[in-house]
Amino acid sequence: MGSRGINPLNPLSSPLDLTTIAKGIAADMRDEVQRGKVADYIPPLAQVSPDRFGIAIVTADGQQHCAGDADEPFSIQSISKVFALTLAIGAVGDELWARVGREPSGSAFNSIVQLESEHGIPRNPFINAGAIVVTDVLLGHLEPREAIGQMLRFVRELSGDDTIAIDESVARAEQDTGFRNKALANYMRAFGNLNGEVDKVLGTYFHFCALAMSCRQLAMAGRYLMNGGRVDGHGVVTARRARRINALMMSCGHYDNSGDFAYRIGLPGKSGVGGGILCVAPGIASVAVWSPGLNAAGNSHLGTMALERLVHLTGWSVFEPRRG
Ligand SMILES: NC(=O)CC[C@H](N)C(=O)O
Repeated sequence: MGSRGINPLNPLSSPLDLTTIAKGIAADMRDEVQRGKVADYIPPLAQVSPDRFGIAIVTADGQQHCAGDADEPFSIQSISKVFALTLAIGAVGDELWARVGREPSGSAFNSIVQLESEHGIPRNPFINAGAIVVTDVLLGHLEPREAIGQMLRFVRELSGDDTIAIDESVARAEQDTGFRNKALANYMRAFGNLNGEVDKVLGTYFHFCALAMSCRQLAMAGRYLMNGGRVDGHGVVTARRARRINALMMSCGHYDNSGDFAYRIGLPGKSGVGGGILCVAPGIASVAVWSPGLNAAGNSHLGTMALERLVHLTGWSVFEPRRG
């Protein structure tokens, strides 16, 4: 495994200058003309400028390398599915897998098609149906207000930043327009795979999606996945769970683009329709990028391109041969 900050492709070379790399990537992304399409299903997302781009790299030794709009909070949307999964596994352990699968879906994040033939069991926890079940699991022992509070405390603690908040205007807009999510939840309830009241489960899920975080906060929050489950000397999850969450992010973190993301970047990652991506180089770095313009699958167009450039420059893909 290449040690942190050292070029794993050539251990005898000088350490990578990650600040220069982050700034170079941000400058290149600023000049890109094709920026993808900003999500427009709710006004608070539609209003965000496609010109935005941020990148934050936090290495295993705790150094932060940021560039562009790395300190501007954005709607993390489906990236919250990683934190919700972590909390749900912590609450019920492997029982979770009786209610949600671990296979890539090959279909859109909000698709309902597989639910009928698969008896209301969503393919994985990172599509909407899966995350709705995960939220229902959390509500098995908490009221919605408590689950939302638990999530907020969790990401604040992971990031070491108490200023992280939920954007209520996003949560409300999700609620007003979430007809597909309501359909998914009702459909799963009909199959007996949702115990809570649909409105309560979705209200909680929408608040998770409405978390507003910056690239720096998100990269800090992802440290437990780079560090075998540990942050600042204490365990968040076991090393085995961290490894397994990373595996799910690699295989399912980008909906029907997950194969392409693994091919181009080769790292566990999770995207959201707000244009953010959290990406983990195990043992090396936790990285967050943000650019609101999306590709056809709903993943950040420039964020993906930026990560592709980062792994090209650093050799951080998990498929790169390791020395030592
Ligand atoms: N892909 C996403 O980020 C989707 C999240 C969005 N809130 C939804 O449920 O539709």
